[in-house]
Amino acid sequence: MIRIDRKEYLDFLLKSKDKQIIKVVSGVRRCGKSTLFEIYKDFLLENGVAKNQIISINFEDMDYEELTDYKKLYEYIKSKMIGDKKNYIFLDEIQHVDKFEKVVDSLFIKENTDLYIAGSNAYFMSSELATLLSGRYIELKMLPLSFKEYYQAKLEYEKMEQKENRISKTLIQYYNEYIVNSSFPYTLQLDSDLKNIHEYLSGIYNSVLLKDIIARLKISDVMRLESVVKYIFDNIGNLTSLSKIGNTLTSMGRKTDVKTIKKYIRGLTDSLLVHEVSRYNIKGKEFLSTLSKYYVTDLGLRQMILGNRNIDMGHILKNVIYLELLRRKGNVYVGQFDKNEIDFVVINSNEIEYYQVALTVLDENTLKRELDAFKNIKDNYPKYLITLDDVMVNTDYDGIKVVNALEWLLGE
Ligand SMILES: Nc1ncnc2c1ncn2[C@@H]1O[C@H](COP(=O)(O)OP(=O)(O)OP(=O)(O)O)[C@@H](O)[C@H]1O
Repeated sequence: MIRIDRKEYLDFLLKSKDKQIIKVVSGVRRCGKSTLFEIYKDFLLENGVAKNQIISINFEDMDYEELTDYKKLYEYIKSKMIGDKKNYIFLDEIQHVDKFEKVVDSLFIKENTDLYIAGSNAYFMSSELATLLSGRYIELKMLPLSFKEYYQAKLEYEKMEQKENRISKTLIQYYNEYIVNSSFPYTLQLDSDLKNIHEYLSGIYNSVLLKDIIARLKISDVMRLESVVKYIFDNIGNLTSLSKIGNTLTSMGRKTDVKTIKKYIRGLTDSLLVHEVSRYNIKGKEFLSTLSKYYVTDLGLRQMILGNRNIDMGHILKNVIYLELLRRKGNVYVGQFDKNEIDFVVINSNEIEYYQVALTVLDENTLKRELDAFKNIKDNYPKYLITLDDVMVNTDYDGIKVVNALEWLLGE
């Protein structure tokens, strides 16, 4: 089995190593949080940290079941700590420990600890917890594999298997595979066998739905929740109003009010299966609270739920670009300038970047339409038009740079 090194995430942990701050790793189930901890621990061991300086507990492991009592947990950790050196403490799936923040708080104030905690988002980084830990943590929001990670790992797998008569694939073929298969790391071992991949994805989907959403929000009408999931999956990249979802469900014979839709969507976004992207008024420089767009964490899962009937390559490309912007920059919004919409605006401190995404702009009218989206924005911040075309790329139209999506995805 190949271990994908998740370099960006590893760098994030390394940068904050030994700093007096709690490292929190959150992310959808099975995106690779525990494996990242394993990779990081190996790095520590290879770089002068002794084995007894590492205390590691995974609360989904039966061996540690007793330690889900927070007092016992604290006593256990204290008994393992060594006095004269740094103790690297890893608490994985910590949401299983009731009142775990008390333990985290007590360990945090000790000078010889470096604390790492991970959990699936739904329970774990609830707003109450974020408040409890406020000012004392940094969060790494992990996602499944990016296209670059997928592509590089896939090349390695194929090299390792040394398949005879292997037909070398083009980059676009890998991309097409990436958006249909899955970005969950384990699925790479399933050799693009869609039946097996869907079986694996069903397991993730069911446990997120049942454990993270239905149980937590005490939802009794599972079919209604699944209808909302389908609606959101079907409408990635479309401006979506809660009342429209409600009306659609009601017209299907499932009378549903806006409050219920709001609760279900909150469940979906908390579990990180779905991301909500709100709008930013570029002209008025204000964030808008109505009409958001939604994108999914894993396109393979979307494909499994919707079936083949809904291959919408333009919106799928926007979804891939959105996730990559989230990875690289954080703070991604849908831009609005009067009636014009910009697919993505990235806002960090006072730095802004604008992105428009289109499958192809080879047709003159399409190119004009896409460029026109920028026409009212008179500032000098970077503006990009990302497309799958491989001609015309790196052309500059009045400050708007046309970029090839795959080249961009494989870049830094
Ligand atoms: N970096 C990686 N390289 C190769 N395979 C990986 C990597 N990360 C994860 N995997 C595969 O995906 C599976 C799930 O990963 P992992 O248990 O680390 O996820 P997780 O986010 O901790 O999941 P959960 O929240 O459900 O506990 C692993 O068993 C492994 O097969």
